Amino acid sequence: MSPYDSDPADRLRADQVLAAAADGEDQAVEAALRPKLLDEFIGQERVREQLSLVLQAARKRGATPDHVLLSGPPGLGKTTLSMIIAAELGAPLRITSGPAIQHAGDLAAILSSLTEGEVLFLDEIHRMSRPAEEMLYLAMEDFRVDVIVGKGPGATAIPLELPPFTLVGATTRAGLLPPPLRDRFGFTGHMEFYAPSELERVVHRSAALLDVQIDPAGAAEIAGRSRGTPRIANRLLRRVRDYAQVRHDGVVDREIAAQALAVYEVDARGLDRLDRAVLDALLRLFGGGPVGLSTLAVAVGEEAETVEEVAEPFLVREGLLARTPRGRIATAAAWQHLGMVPPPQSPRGAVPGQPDLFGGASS
Ligand SMILES: Nc1ncnc2c1ncn2[C@@H]1O[C@H](COP(=O)(O)OP(=O)(O)OP(=O)(O)O)[C@@H](O)[C@H]1O
Ligand SMILES: [Mg+2]
Repeated sequence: MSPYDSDPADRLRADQVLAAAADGEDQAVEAALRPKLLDEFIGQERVREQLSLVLQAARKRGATPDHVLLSGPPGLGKTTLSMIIAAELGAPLRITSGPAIQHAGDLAAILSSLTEGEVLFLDEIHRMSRPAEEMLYLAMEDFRVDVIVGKGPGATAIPLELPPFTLVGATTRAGLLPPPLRDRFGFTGHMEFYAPSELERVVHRSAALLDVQIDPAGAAEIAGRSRGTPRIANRLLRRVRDYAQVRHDGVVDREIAAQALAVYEVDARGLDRLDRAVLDALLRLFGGGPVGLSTLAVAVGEEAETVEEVAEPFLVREGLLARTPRGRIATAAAWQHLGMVPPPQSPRGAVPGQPDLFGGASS
């Protein structure tokens, strides 16, 4: 049973927007494309070096490595890295997720069945319940859980020793983790968006695994539209492959990649439907802002969380949208990208990320 079974609606939403990978085939392909060892893992040089030191040192000491927290936007390789950690240690891997742990008892059951040196991957760790979180503090620090026996006033806590294990937590929202939890990780790896040249390597690697013929210009075209995200690069590659096989002879070059991505509404900058819907609403409905996140989300028919976590990080990074204390505002580049002209009188039209924090009063 998958750890996500208890929360299918949530997974589906994230998948629809980011990966369009709700069907089993896409997920199977994604698994097949995962690098298995640290050396195969492309990019993230800093995290890779730091992690490699942590793992090597632990191996040298013959001890289990410190707990590892991986944080960063979706699709950058957190799950992949957790599997690599277990593989590099030659340790068994147990996978679960915050939303799957509703009760502290669920966590106790998992923890008490761990074997020595096992790697426990806890995805979406920021979404764990409070009591489970507190149980985890103790388990991480003292390798102990208190098992509650009985009910009501007669209940007693029986301490249970755990074998040393390594927790690998993953989160897209490191800021939501309570400090006591964050502090119990010996190492935190912050995943960064990938450079286009790194994504080109991802595309070439995946193309080889999928038996797709692609030239460097074709790979660059896909990489440039992948929003700094390997998962998106892999997904776009598969769609381009479909197009190349159905409409052409299966070989991918720059022209074929560009035509295919136009069919799938991924523009030259990598904005997809959701990104453009957000910008479009911001410009057309709210004159470029400022507008609150929830209002913007309603306008595009999405959850605030989806807009904030899926669309905005990319739009902000591209310099198309700015988050300010008064709300979201469009930058001059956003008007330009959608081929629109900011309203002449509006002081909001062309704000290059310099919000007027104090209401503009200088008198
Ligand atoms: N550094 C990398 N090199 C090659 N492929 C990668 C790399 N990072 C990620 N990928 C590919 O991208 C896909 C998504 O990676 P992964 O599932 O690890 O992301 P994630 O950070 O766990 O995302 P989420 O937050 O949505 O769980 C995987 O199929 C993997 O093949
Ligand atoms: Mg993951």
